[in-house]
Amino acid sequence: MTLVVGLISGTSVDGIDAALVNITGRTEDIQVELLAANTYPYPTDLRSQILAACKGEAISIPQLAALDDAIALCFAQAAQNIQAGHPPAELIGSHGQTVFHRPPALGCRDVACNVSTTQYSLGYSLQLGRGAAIAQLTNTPTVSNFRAADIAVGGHGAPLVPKVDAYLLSHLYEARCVQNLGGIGNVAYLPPRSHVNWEEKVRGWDTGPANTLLDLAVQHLTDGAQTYDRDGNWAASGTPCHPLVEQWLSQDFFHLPPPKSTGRELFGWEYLQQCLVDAQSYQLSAADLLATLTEFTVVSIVHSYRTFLPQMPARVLLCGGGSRNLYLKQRLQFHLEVPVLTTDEAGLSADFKEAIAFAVLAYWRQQGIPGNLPQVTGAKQAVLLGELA
Ligand SMILES: Nc1ncnc2c1ncn2[C@@H]1O[C@H](COP(=O)(O)OP(=O)(O)OP(=O)(O)O)[C@@H](O)[C@H]1O
Ligand SMILES: CC(=O)N[C@H]1[C@@H]2OC[C@@H](O2)[C@@H](O)[C@@H]1O[C@H](C)C(=O)O
Repeated sequence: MTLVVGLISGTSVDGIDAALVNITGRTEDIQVELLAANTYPYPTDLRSQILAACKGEAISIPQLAALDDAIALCFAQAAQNIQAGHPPAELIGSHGQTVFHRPPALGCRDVACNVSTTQYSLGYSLQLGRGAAIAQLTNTPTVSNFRAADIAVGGHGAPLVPKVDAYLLSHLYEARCVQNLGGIGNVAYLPPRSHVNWEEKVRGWDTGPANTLLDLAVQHLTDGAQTYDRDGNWAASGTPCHPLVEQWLSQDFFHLPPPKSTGRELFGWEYLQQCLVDAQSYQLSAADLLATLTEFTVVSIVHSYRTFLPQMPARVLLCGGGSRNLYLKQRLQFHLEVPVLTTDEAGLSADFKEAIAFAVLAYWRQQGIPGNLPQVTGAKQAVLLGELA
């Protein structure tokens, strides 16, 4: 039995999700018991600095170092707070804060490691909050920088959670999709465990925006007074503009076959500016705009299932903050025609699944078990993920 802390702040940049878990077993027999979980919001000023960096605003190297330090400190505090009242954890898995993500160039797998290639084509993904600093501040071995090793072998470095989903959420007889609705959406397709070589048939990719555009639109519409559309109530009072959803869906990203990953670099502030211009040409109200952006998230997910999955799942399990958006959930249910539940209903916290996953990935690193799925990330091979400090 190993006591592990998992930490992540995702693309919504709303705060650090921390989970304290007890882990036993290895892969097929892994068991995870959640002992404590909490979200620790970033100080407002730090959140603004992170969002500015994500937006691509210029930042000097000393400013970058200070940002890295401030994030590491917040992560270390979160690790300490979540352990209060429990025996000390043996290990921390810290994803850190993504501030930049660049997928590899198309066809990268064949050329990435060829030094004679003039154009370097590997991906690049930067997570701030140094693991070495967290290890020192907490006096606990810490695994961090999880995406680099997969990227070095030609992968996207994302999504990494599907292997954890496979062992914690797959079913003996039922094909399932686990759909994360964070800032960005991603899916893990889990074939029935009774199928021969079922692990090799697991699939996963980033589906596109989940809440990023919605959150940015709400902030724009309320002059920053609100940061998200609670329960989707505002969007529910509008009507989706279907021609606009179709227009947005024609973008290349949605037609690219997996492996694929994305981030705020594509579905961020600039993207929303174009959405606002398009919405004006259809004279959409604020509520209609939010309904249309919600429908865009929903249709992009359903379109990717119909296009890229070997078969439609019998059930979809939602996780991430968007699983609390009742309107989004209702629209997904309408389009999918199979039960749409949350991972809570399968025994795994929908709010803290990503934090739990990075505890498991750190544990696998310590046990010498690769954490990536090459068929998901596009990596040439399965590799150990993360650096241990
Ligand atoms: N009650 C709610 N109603 C509607 N939306 C909600 C609710 N609670 C959370 N959200 C949405 O969920 C978002 C946060 O989700 P989450 O914490 O899963 O994202 P993340 O982990 O930062 O992103 P990613 O998974 O892309 O890394 C919020 O920004 C908000 O848009
Ligand atoms: C670069 C990066 O931080 N990507 C995140 C982001 O948030 C959701 C989606 O895009 C996913 O691919 C990934 O996170 C999860 C934790 C993953 O790697 O599985």
